[in-house]
Amino acid sequence: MSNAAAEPLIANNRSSSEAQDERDEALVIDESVLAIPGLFIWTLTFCAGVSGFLFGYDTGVISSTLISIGSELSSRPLTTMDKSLITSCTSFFALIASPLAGLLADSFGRKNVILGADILFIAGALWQAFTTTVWGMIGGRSVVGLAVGSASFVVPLYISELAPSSFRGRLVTVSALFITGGQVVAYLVGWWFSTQVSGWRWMVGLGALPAAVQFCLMQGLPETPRWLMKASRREEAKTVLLRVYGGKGTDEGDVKNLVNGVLRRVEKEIYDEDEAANGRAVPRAGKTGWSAKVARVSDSFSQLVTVGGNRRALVIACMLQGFQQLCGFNSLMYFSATIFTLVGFRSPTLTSLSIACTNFLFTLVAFHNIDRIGRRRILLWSVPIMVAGLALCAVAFNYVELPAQKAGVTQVEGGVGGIWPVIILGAMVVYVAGYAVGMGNVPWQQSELFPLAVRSLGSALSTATNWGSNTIIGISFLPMMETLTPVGTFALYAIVCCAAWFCIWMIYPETAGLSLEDVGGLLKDGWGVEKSVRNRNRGRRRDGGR
Ligand SMILES: O[C@H]1[C@H](O)[C@@H](O)[C@H](O)[C@@H](O)[C@H]1O
Repeated sequence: MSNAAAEPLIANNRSSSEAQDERDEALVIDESVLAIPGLFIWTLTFCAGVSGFLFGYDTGVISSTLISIGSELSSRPLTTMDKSLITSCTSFFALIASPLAGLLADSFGRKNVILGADILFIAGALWQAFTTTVWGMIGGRSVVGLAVGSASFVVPLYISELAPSSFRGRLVTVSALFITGGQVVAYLVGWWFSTQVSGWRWMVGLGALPAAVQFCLMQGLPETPRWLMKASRREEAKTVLLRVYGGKGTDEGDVKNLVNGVLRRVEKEIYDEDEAANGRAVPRAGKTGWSAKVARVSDSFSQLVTVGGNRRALVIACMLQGFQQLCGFNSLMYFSATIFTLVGFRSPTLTSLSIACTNFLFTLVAFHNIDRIGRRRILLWSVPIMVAGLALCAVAFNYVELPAQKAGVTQVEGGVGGIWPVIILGAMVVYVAGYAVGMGNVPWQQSELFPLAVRSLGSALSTATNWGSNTIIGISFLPMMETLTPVGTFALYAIVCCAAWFCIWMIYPETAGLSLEDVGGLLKDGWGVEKSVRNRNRGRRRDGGR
């Protein structure tokens, strides 16, 4: 698809908007002097990314765990209700935790929320490993849910506030790589321990290990410079920025200029925010005490919904996170083994591994391309691939005669042969590849859409949208397979993807390469789609089409 076809019409009045663009460009910090991210920023990204691994591991391990528990909890086999509760309590508590973590991240810092999530990951893992009852398991999974909800919100925020803008997309995608890598490891661990006596206790308990390692590693890492500035700790912020931008081959003078530039822009943002808050009689950021905190939170919320630019950022972030889940990917993550059993694969668990591996491998493709191609373009190109995969799936299910039992019942020995099951698998792989390249990770770039004043709360609410939609998909997939049939279910997901493509095309501007402070300017008076695409194309032409 050509670019022109993919973008809305450019406004006629180019000259005045171009003049404005040029004025804006004068404020942009030139980070092209940074050839590659330095060791320091990689270390930060990898240490923080371990939370992503835990998110992936803990959400991925549950399918094998459920199969292996047998009658070891409450001395009886798990009922369907037990299984649903054990699975969905994690996403439900993640949904509750993400907005709370948003408030904590503003008061206590991003790093402390990561550390807090580690403690919850460890407690939840051990709780599950040693529990003897179904309710104990639900309790442990809920604690893990609190950890997953906090981590899934705070890690992209932590990385994006530390990363130089030219690498921000890629560095945030590292956390998506950790998530999908965690899911692959969870499938492998599940497959390995499923043959051992009480192996499931190891499956869930092992989650404590990376959390403990991360807890130790994070002790030596800094807070984000943007949070430090907000907490009036300018010197510390400067030290962190010098380390972020410094590194082998970078000129010391360039680094100082860059750091001063970033500090000035963040300072201006905080100053503007303080001035505006003064006008609204809101206590300043340094003020402690519960009444000051509550006043700031409610002010933050009203800023988020009443200020046009913030509201647009919230709509975009929630729209992307909602579609990431409602496109149905996690129904494969949670139930692909069930589907593959139904269509007659001999080793459904191993076949499911191909879904997890595809997800991981194509997240690598996203990692390589997200800053080069851009978030918007990568989505506009990859969502049609998802639609094609889903449509082929729906067509193929038409030709597969499923066993007489209801689709929702697991462990049905399918007796279907022929080419169609293989086509279903191929179509799912195509769909997952399309998902992993765009939808699977671009929504996690959410933090860059919000200005500092509402960044934490905005990211938290969009993360909550993700977990809310995740819960809906988890609960609705099996009933939909029964009532709508597999053909209807996959066709419906295809329609959701078409709606996603249209919304992205209409309202999601290109944010690749912009500094965090510039994205706010883009959404100030509108969705900023035309302007962002025009600037991006101009930049690409300047860089020889890269
Ligand atoms: O970005 C992640 C990733 O795509 C995972 O594979 C998926 O299970 C999560 O729900 C999603 O948030």
